[in-house]
Amino acid sequence: MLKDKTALLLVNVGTPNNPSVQAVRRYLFQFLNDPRVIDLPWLARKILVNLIIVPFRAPKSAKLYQRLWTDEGSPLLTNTLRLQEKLQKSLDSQADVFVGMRYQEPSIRKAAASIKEGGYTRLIVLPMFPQYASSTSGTASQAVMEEIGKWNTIPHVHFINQFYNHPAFVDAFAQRIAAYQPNTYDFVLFSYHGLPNNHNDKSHPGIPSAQCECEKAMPPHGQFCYKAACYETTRLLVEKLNLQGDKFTTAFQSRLSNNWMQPFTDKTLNMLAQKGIKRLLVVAPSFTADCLETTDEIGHEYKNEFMAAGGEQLTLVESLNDSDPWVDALKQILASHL
Ligand SMILES: C=CC1=C(C)c2cc3[nH]c(cc4nc(cc5[nH]c(cc1n2)c(C)c5CCC(=O)O)C(CCC(=O)O)=C4C)c(C)c3C=C
Ligand SMILES: [Fe+2]
Ligand SMILES: [Fe+2]
Repeated sequence: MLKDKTALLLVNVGTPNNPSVQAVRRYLFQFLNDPRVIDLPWLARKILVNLIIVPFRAPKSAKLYQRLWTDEGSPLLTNTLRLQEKLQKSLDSQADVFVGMRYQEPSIRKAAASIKEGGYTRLIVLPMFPQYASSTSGTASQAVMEEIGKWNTIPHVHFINQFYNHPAFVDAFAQRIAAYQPNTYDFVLFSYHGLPNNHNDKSHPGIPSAQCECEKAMPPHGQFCYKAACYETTRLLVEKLNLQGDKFTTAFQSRLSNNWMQPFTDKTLNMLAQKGIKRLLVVAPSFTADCLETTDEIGHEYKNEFMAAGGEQLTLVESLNDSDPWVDALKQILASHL
């Protein structure tokens, strides 16, 4: 009996190589020129991204990255590499674990080259996004397909394109939140990375997001609706944590324009402070590793806004990062593919 040799490829967004304006410009240029991220016709995208967004955004984002950067580098990358190491030890000879970032380094291209070189018979691709979006899991999977599509021998390939409702993911995140004793806070805010509204509309053609009503329950067409998956993630987590209905809400952060998914996290924070909420716990379950959007946007920017609006304490729940429960959960998510 021939033995399979399995490679596991963990994919995430990626981060600049260093926090200089030049490196951030390079990163944003690659990121925002991805047609799955800015889905405009070619010329419109080039004009908007290269002449407007990147030149104005790069110096501002570089300042944020400089505040975030540690001696080891960008948290998104260091957290992912630590997870790779721990998962590799735990999986032992079941699979060899590789990391490929969609933008910048270590690139999907280099990871794919190592996998090709290793002569693996099976490849499991795991974009590290709990809820599917074309601009995250979709583009990650496409980039991997473009690489392996050039190979003479294409191995057995499995894409795990979302896991928001996998009991092991829900358990691991709920454990993380439970450690903060959420019932001792006035309110819990579940904040997800937002998307432009038209991106979500495309996930169920013929049913505009406005009619989707996925805030209330998972609709039958909601399999790949990012918004539906986010609301369902909140429902699964609050059920595990036994949170009362008037003690939590869901909102969307990191918008690039007002035409993104609502309610917006910053507006929600202000509204909560005005209603007299003093101690707020914030959970970010669309991320599996801490990064600019959690540590800085929530833990710094939104925290300051909440305090200025009358809040007294905003605590951000640490992401799954390389925690032991997350390593165990990943093994369960992978189990049927190994
Ligand atoms: C968690 C899922 C994510 C979705 C969905 C997503 C969509 C999305 N993002 C942008 C634009 C930017 N995102 C940026 C950073 C960033 N985004 C995610 C995750 C999702 N993005 C992560 C994990 C990160 C962090 C990277 C890090 O280095 O720590 C940035 C760069 C930073 C900045 O300038 O704000 C941009 C730009 C769009 C347009 C989009 C959907 C269309
Ligand atoms: Fe993003
Ligand atoms: Fe929907």
